[in-house]
Amino acid sequence: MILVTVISESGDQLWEETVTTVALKDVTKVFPGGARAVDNVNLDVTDGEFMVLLGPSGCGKSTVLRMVAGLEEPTSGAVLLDGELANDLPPGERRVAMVFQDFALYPHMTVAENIAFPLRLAGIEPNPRDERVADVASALGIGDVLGRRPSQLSGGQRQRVAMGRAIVRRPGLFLMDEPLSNLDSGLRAELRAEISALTRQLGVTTIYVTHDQAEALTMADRVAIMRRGVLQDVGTPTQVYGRPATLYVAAFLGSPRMNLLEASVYVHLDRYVQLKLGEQSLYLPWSDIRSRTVAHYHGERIVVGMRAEALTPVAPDAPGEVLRGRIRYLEHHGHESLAYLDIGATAIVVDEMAGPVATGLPGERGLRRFGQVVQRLAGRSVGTATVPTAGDGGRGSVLSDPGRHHRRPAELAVRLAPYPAVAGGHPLAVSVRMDAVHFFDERGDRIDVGWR
Ligand SMILES: Nc1ncnc2c1ncn2[C@@H]1O[C@H](COP(=O)(O)OP(=O)(O)OP(=O)(O)O)[C@@H](O)[C@H]1O
Repeated sequence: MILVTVISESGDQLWEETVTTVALKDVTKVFPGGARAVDNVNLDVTDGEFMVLLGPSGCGKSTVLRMVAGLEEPTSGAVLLDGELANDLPPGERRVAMVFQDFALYPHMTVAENIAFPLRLAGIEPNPRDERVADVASALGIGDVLGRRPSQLSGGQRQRVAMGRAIVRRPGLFLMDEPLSNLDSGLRAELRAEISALTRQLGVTTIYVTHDQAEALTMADRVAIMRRGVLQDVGTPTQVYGRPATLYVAAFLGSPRMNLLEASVYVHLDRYVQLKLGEQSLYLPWSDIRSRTVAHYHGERIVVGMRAEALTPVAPDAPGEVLRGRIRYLEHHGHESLAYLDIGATAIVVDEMAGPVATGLPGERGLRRFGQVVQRLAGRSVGTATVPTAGDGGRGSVLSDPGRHHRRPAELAVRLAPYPAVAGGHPLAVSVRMDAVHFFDERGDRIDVGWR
């Protein structure tokens, strides 16, 4: 760890600054009783980076944070701070500050005393201590409440005091576990902007845990998305939103949620690849070399993902890739309305999102490799190829595991102008921007066709 000692004008040692990077190498945590809270996680956090750990309740984010803080020991794997193994380093020697959702302020101390507490513990003299407390309080906009006790503060002010107490010693690493979840939504938005600005201004490496995707996407330099202890995807907000690595990430991020439809793939050699969604189809032209990637899945079911922004209402006879349906219901959001369209297709519903439980797929699926398809089609005239299916021996896959996903009639979310002059039952056609379509295989992994 690189330590930089900062000396105040009066010559007293005030605090030490550190350059802090964090690396998790194959980190697993199994709790006594067998709960595998964290499963083989690899993650690098660079110096000064704001990394957000995002996922639903119970996915293991807090456990990752606690292992970085030294409050939990990994069952296996390594936690590295500034490149040095820290598994056995006590929390007090990690130069880490933590902020929790419940603030944990000392009720009998004033705001100034709460913020000053870590400096007192470190033996800093009263003068530089008060100076530093005043600086931090004014940076956080709580300079005028320094004499009050926590019970005399609003929730937002209390959280600012907790932040102040954490940053007052300039930690090398800032760990925050849902720090805003007890606040109302207006205050949350305000404070998340403040936290972002403050951590960037200080240049302190931060790991921030939340289940709130709006927080994650607005605050993070990079987001790490977890599900059931497993890291699903890591990237900038633009990357994880624009190119989700897995079906789970695609389903988790975005509002409205991405439309995820089950599609059967049929190759029409030299013409197009047909994606059959119920009774309707989308077509990828054969002339585009990228359609060949999807052609590998001939005879199989895949998942086609379309965000509402990839769908534009059009006239029913519009050219191009068009899906037609009837509006099932409308949802008004002031600046826009969402139409949920029944297109006679099947939606794939991921994990915790409510809906009927699926029946599994039959234990059969199409041949996997396009090469095999080509062999079988060689010499035949072009047409829809029905390729014999091969038994998969009951091998688990995302699409056939009812515990992970289920199906229900698709309700395609489409954006409309606010308060459109249509109602439920109204027919609607939407054109699909094919270059904004995502594809996922039966395991839930992204099929990368090279678009975007
Ligand atoms: N001390 C413990 N003993 C046993 N199991 C634990 C312990 N701490 C956490 N777990 C389990 O490990 C899993 C991950 O918990 P963790 O708190 O890391 O999740 P989380 O994503 O932070 O969720 P939340 O947002 O609800 O805090 C959960 O199934 C939880 O029940």
